[in-house]
Amino acid sequence: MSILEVKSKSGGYRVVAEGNVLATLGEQLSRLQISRRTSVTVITDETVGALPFAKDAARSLEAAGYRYQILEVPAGDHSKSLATASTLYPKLLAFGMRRSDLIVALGGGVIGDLAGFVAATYLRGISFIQAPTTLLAHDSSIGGKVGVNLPEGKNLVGAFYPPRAVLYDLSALATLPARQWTNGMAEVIKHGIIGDARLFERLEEKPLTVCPDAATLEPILTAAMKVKIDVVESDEREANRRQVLNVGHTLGHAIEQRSHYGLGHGEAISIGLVLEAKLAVARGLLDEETAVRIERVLASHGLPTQTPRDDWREVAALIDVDKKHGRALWTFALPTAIGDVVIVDDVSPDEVKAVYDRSLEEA
Ligand SMILES: O=C(O)C(=O)C[C@@H](O)[C@H](O)[C@H](O)COP(=O)(O)O
Ligand SMILES: [Zn+2]
Repeated sequence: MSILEVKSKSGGYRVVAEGNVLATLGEQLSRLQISRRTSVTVITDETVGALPFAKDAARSLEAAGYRYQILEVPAGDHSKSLATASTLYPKLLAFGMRRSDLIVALGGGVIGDLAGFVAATYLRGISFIQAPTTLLAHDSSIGGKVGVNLPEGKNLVGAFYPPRAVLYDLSALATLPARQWTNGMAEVIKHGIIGDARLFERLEEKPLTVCPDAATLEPILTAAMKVKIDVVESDEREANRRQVLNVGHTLGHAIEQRSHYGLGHGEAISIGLVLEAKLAVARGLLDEETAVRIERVLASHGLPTQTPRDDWREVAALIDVDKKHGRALWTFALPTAIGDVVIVDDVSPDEVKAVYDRSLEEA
């Protein structure tokens, strides 16, 4: 078990990463001094809701004496929308949820972002707990970014709204379908590139292509979460340094959206990381050999690295709405070494197009 603290302007919160933590959800809430008079709405998806650990969580809330309801939304990225959020608000009202009550986001990144967004906006904000069940969510559950997608782009409506706690059930990771595991590894690798060369090297030496035993998993996951925590603590609202967490995402988000979410988030970020490493090489920020290492470690985890054939103008139109950009040129988080990423805010669309076109020729 590992317990990490995240300092936040809202007072901070704990990340408790432990096997079977959901089976003690009721006790965990009491430990967080959440009164038994609090009504709890668990928001999950239809896939996670049917799994044994979701049932265990419900039993534990019941046994601890909390009044609760479980709301399920369809599984998948399409649920991360204003349309889905607006189906949830009336159900919170109907259950009598007040400002002093609690939402539990039980699931992967989509559920964490959606349920967190609903918590941030319902009655102008009620507490919520992140209960991540995927590897990808080691990233999205920490740092307080919540939100939904618009047809025009990813995460365009949202808030910085830190959770009251993150209760991470590591046993859930062993049940993940192979593709979901692989998707999550893209963000673990990203955290190595941003701030932990040792973590990156460990993954180069021995790729984690399936969920390992707890003794192997915990230090790797903890290392990745520590990189994330260190960055968000230094710049909670993404005034500048937090943008490094977006490495791979400027191109990755556009590619993910152009695939109509046929590519998973981590798969799109993998392609984005390869392209952005090439952009860093083209700008003289990164040596070629390190870019090759990044591509190799992603591929060795079964992640895609080839740029999908697409109309550049469509991709560029999506890159254009990225929140990091100023008015004229594009902003990218680019690697300069394994363990170091910098922000550059003077990238011209033509420069990116050249890298994009070259990678299509190489394919
Ligand atoms: O927490 C952050 O900050 C991140 O950038 C983490 C990303 O992995 C995550 O996908 C995030 O949702 C992207 O945020 P956005 O601000 O680019 O929408
Ligand atoms: Zn991401």
